[in-house]
Amino acid sequence: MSTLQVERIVKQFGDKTAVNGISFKAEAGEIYGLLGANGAGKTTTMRMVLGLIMPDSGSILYHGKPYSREQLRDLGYLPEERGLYPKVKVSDQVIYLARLRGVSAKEADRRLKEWLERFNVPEYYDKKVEELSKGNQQKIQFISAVIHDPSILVLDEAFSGLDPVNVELLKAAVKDLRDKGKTILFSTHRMEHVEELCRNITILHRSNVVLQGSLREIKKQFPRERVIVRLEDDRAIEGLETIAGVRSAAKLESGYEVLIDRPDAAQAILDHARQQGDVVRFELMEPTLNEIFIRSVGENIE
Ligand SMILES: Nc1ncnc2c1ncn2[C@@H]1O[C@H](COP(=O)(O)OP(=O)(O)OP(=O)(O)O)[C@@H](O)[C@H]1O
Repeated sequence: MSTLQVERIVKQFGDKTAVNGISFKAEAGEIYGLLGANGAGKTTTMRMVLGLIMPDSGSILYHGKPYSREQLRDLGYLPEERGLYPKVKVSDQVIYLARLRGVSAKEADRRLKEWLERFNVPEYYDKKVEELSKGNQQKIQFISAVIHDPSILVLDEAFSGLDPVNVELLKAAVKDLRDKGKTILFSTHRMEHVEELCRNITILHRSNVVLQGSLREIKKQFPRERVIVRLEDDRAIEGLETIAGVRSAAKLESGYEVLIDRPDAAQAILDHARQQGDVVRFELMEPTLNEIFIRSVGENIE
């Protein structure tokens, strides 16, 4: 049984269909990626999963059961718009939120201190939220989302606005939660985060699913159209563009990047390069998720 099972959910706002019959399943111990350009329907889907708004039709099952008030305690949410009270002390705020979700004050206090240590900010315990930088407020918001140890965690743009060190810190925390068996629904515009974290993904476009499945399988479905080739001492390779099936060739730091539109061109490129020197790198590259996204949606995610 899947931890989270979303079946053909639909949501309209007036004339506007925000989500048009989306289905997916996420299992324990997985980070599930929800991708789409601005306005594709990610946040609306997440808000339905959280029970904040109800689908007009379709169903959502949690551990095989429909939504109930008790379910709330088992859900954690990091919203895209951060929602902490600026004037309230970090400890008062986080412990209050944990108590609402059934954790004793003593236990919440212990967990909060543990998380603050982990994020290298124990001194924030007594600070007001407004005294913290945006990135550090986000750490507190993340702690608020997980303090009650939910089995389903919904992270909307979890790493936006963080510096690279803090991205790594939060990313490691997310991976740990996954390894502890949590189910994590994860939305982002950063494809490299999806490539690193998500096993399965859904790409939404204008309220509909355009691509869905395991990242591995999806990558296999798309042709390999990029070859990287490099000669010893970075020697120039003449005439790559004249090979049949080559669309373009450009010299990059990593070697020549050659775009091809038929598979047999790759071997011809290797033969061609060999005639001009010793080949030290030759790779037929998998498409990046960014390339797949642009092909599926016809526009960039940004
Ligand atoms: N409360 C609402 N009332 C009216 N329209 C809404 C409401 N919430 C969302 N929409 C519309 O539904 C569509 C999907 O919005 P949603 O916020 O789910 O997209 P998103 O994929 O999360 O986008 P982003 O990447 O910009 O956060 C948009 O066209 C949006 O304007």
